[in-house]
Amino acid sequence: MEKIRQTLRDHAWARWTALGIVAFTMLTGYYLTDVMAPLKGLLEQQLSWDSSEYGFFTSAYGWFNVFLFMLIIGGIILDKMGVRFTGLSAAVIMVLGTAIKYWAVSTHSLDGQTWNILWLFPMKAQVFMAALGYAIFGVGVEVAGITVSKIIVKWFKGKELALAMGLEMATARMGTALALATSVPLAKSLGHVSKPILVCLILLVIGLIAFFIYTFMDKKLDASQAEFDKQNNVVNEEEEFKVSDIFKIVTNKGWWYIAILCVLFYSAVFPFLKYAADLMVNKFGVQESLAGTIPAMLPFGTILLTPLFGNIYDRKGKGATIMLIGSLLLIFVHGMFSIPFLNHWIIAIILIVILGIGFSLVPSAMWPSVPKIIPENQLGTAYSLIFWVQNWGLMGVPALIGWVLDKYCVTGQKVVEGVTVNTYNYTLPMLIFTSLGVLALIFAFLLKAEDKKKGYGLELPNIEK
Ligand SMILES: NCCCC[C@H](N)C(=O)NCC(=O)O
Repeated sequence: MEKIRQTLRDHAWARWTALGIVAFTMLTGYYLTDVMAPLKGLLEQQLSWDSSEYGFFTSAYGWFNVFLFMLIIGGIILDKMGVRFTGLSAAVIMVLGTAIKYWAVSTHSLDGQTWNILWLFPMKAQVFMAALGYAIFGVGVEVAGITVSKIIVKWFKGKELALAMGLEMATARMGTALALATSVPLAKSLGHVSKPILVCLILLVIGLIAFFIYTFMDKKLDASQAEFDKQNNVVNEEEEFKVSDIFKIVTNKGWWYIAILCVLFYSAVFPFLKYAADLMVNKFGVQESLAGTIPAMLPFGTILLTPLFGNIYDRKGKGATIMLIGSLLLIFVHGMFSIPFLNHWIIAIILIVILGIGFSLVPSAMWPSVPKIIPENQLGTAYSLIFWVQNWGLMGVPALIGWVLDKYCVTGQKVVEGVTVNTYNYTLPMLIFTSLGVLALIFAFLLKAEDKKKGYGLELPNIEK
């Protein structure tokens, strides 16, 4: 009998279709993640939120992931239960969290109410409920992220892994770019700051349906792999994941360097994006309705560059070096943003473009490097632990910046559409972001040295000849 020589993943059309579907689900998640970023000013005007409340709400993204270990639990569930169950659950959680957030921002039933959170500190009920919805959504989108990473490894290992991961990130970042570019126009044309969230909610439901369709492809892939193994007498020697494997992951120095580089680097990018529109208004004098468009260039740039750098990593290698260069660019950009007299909007555009290059280099090499350090059966947990470490930064840094702005950076007040709002000096926040970049660079060096010592192959191509 003729042996089966191929599995479903050996058909290019099948693996790229699978990638397209799951990447779309991530796009919808990234859209919601950043949809409020350009609305900081409108939230101040329409709902009277101040910078600390905005920072509190934004930091909620990581609450459950970090304090309730939801991300780590999600990673273990992923390694135990597989990508179909975990991915579908994550997509449902995203929809649920967003529905709560939309209700909180659109309802009048919470007006004027203040609650004591954990019996300790008072918070506007509306801000708290919006944050709660965002925190639930944060669990869904992060677990979806690790699930999709594992799905890509499943289909693309030994093939165009970094290119595929780069394309997935590029698609997801289209969601970020859309959020930054469309949320103010949507809020203004539809008449309320809550309306862009409603648009996201509809998109997230479509993303959930897309993932449901993907599960059928995933089943087919598993069946074709099982048939291939049977016909070719392949014994699957991969061990099942055990909870004790967590110990193996966290005692791996190379894994720690990636995790720390990740938290430092991403904390200087995603939280920066949450304030970038406000920075454009306050430092560069950009009109509020256009302020989101300059930061939106960052994700747009990464859409082209992340797959390009991924392709270079697949074919030529140099993963550790790519991360080093990306960290250097990050320091340069935030350092320049912190210089007070560099305040022409053209400079802002140039810096955002350079940041886009840095933000393409590091992720394009970081995520495909993890399978070189960690075995596939532990990958879900390894990614989730990296995301967990990263979420401390995604949660803590926006709250820190919001607090720093209110405490040290208020320069005065102005009236926008009849409402008085604060004006800010962004030098100190930008110096904080620069310091994160410097620390990231140190860990990129340590990772490169560790790779040389342990021979992980981070500088080698991903495509097997
Ligand atoms: N604005 C989305 C935040 C996603 C964070 C996620 N943990 C992550 O790092 N994803 C990989 C990426 O580069 O987006």
